Amino acid sequence: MTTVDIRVPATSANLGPGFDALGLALSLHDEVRATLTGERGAHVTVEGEGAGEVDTGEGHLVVKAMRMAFDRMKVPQPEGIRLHCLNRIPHARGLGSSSAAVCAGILAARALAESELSGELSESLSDDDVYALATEMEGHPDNVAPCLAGGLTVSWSDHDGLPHMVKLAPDQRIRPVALVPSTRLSTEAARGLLPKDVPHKDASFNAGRAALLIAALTQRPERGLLLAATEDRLHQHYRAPAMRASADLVERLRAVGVPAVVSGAGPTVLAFSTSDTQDLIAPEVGNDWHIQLMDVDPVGANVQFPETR
Ligand SMILES: Nc1ncnc2c1ncn2[C@@H]1O[C@H](COP(=O)(O)OP(=O)(O)OP(=O)(O)O)[C@@H](O)[C@H]1O
Ligand SMILES: N[C@@H](CCO)C(=O)O
Repeated sequence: MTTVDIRVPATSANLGPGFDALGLALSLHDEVRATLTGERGAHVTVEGEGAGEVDTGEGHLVVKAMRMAFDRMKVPQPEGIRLHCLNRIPHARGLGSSSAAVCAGILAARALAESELSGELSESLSDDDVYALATEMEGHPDNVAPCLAGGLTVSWSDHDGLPHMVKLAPDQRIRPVALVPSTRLSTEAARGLLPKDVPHKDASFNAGRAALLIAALTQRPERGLLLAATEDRLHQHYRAPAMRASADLVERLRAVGVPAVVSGAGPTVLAFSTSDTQDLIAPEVGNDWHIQLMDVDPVGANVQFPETR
């Protein structure tokens, strides 16, 4: 029986103007220990976030991702899968929990197939295949890319629908701060609030801001540039009615000069803290928010066999 350990980071997508394109890996991780067993079916134990809530059998998202990956590798589905999940990423808050679960499942399946089912494995998954399958399951690449690669990522899909990414290193003077509420909003519900079409002037506004954001995050982490670069007209205000407190907090923080955005599909708020803004955040945040000072995870998902630690 082989066991593999997977560690996957939380991620913040969009970063303001980069809807479905920009993402940042954060220093908050879920850990999954996966084992193929002779038992029938999937057996999942969960500690931390989602314990007592998520399915603990075949309907668990990590198990579903593993099954998809075994199918793609054309190996017979293993009879039994045992998982232990230590979850730190809160669910449905805009910190990429589903992307982390999907990436963990695919990476676990690949590692287990290569070590335990190698006799039946004619072709494993490449890193690009892992990225493509995780994006297919998620529906968009912006959380998956930083989850797999770490750092700051720009992701896009080509004309065949295949996702690609460029990984960048944000300037180390920038600290991401997550302001996490106890309320939840599913990505599906938040995407349902977006219009089918947007005005051309809003699209061009966001194109300029997204380009500026890459420059500001990697080379010019000045408060004024970060503030301008994190403006958005494509998603945040359409979704505000579903997360009024988040929209209000973003507005309060920006009014005192802190570059703040809705993290992913919300309702978490992400602030980019620099030496001149770090003391401005806490006074604007009430007791309803958990303030989490983060680092950028420069590495992304990690796979280890316990024996080799
Ligand atoms: N570690 C996990 N184990 C099992 N299911 C999970 C796990 N993480 C997320 N999920 C499932 O995914 C849902 C949350 O996914 P959703 O895409 O709505 O939000 P998110 O990924 O946390 O946020 P965002 O995509 O905005 O960053 C949870 O309600 C749960 O059903
Ligand atoms: N780009 C996605 C990220 C959340 O998964 C959205 O905002 O819907």
